[in-house]
Amino acid sequence: MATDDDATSDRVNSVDRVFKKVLDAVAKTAPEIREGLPTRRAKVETENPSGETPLAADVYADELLCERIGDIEGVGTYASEERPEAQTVGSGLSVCVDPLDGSSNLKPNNTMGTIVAIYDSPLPATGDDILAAAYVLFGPTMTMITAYDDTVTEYVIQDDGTYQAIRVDVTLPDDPTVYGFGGRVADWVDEITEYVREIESDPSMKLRYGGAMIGDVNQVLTYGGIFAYPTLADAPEGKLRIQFEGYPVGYIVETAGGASSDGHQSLLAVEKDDLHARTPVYVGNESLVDGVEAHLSDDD
Ligand SMILES: O=P(O)(O)OC[C@H]1O[C@](O)(COP(=O)(O)O)[C@@H](O)[C@@H]1O
Ligand SMILES: [Mg+2]
Ligand SMILES: [Mg+2]
Repeated sequence: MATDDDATSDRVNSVDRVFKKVLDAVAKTAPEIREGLPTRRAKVETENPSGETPLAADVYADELLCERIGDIEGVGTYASEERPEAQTVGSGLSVCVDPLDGSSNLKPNNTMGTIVAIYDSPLPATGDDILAAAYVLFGPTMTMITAYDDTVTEYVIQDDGTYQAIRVDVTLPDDPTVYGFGGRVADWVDEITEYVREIESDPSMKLRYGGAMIGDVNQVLTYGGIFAYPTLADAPEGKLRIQFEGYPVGYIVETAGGASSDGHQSLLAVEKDDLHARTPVYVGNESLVDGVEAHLSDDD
């Protein structure tokens, strides 16, 4: 007779399988996305749901990933930054994708990435629903960071889409050295300006801001520090989207022993009822993220 334990173990096996298949699909697609970039640097004619005009490369990456991830048994829904609605592709878990993060870096040939989050719920999901997250970084090498089952792992992706672990149990270094805050400095609220001035008065801290969240987050995972796309005076919710960017990076950085915040609480505690909702994002070493919350609590 089947027991509750059997059902739990079947469930874990099926989540494991979907996670592995999603990673395989993302790694397999990454070299194709990269190869397609040089000829897809122009803007398309239609706006995305965030009111931005994507590049042909954003749309190309989204189409490839939708096709590949949508084909995986056990994936029920595919959603991306570039599509107004979530797509039903089968039955099972929901996968949210930022097909190209930092695509304004394409023209100047700088870092970009692909971000993926797997949720055990219909969309929009909450931070409690996240089962796994990953990102690919298109840097001098193609790497993939995954967070699953309390572990962060870094892989290198080869040109044929195979991938090998190069760092297991990735954790944030204890002594942070890098910081990067997005948005125009003139648009920062006073509390953020004060805090950034404080951080930069520490002689061990260096500015690292590259214009692709995922590249900047990878610096934080590697060297320790803080990345933020903060609340802005004219855009209190900042720029980044919770389902596609906020939850996955919050989950990855927290799994690596760091902290995440929207300025007041963990990113994973944020609840929004719109698929494309934005949130301020602060991720990094706990002491630095706590500093953001302490400064912002002054104005409550
Ligand atoms: O150009 P800005 O305003 O500094 O914004 C940069 C931020 O916007 C983003 O590019 C938004 O992501 P997309 O490129 O996926 O839209 C982040 O990666 C980055 O941190
Ligand atoms: Mg993005
Ligand atoms: Mg994007």
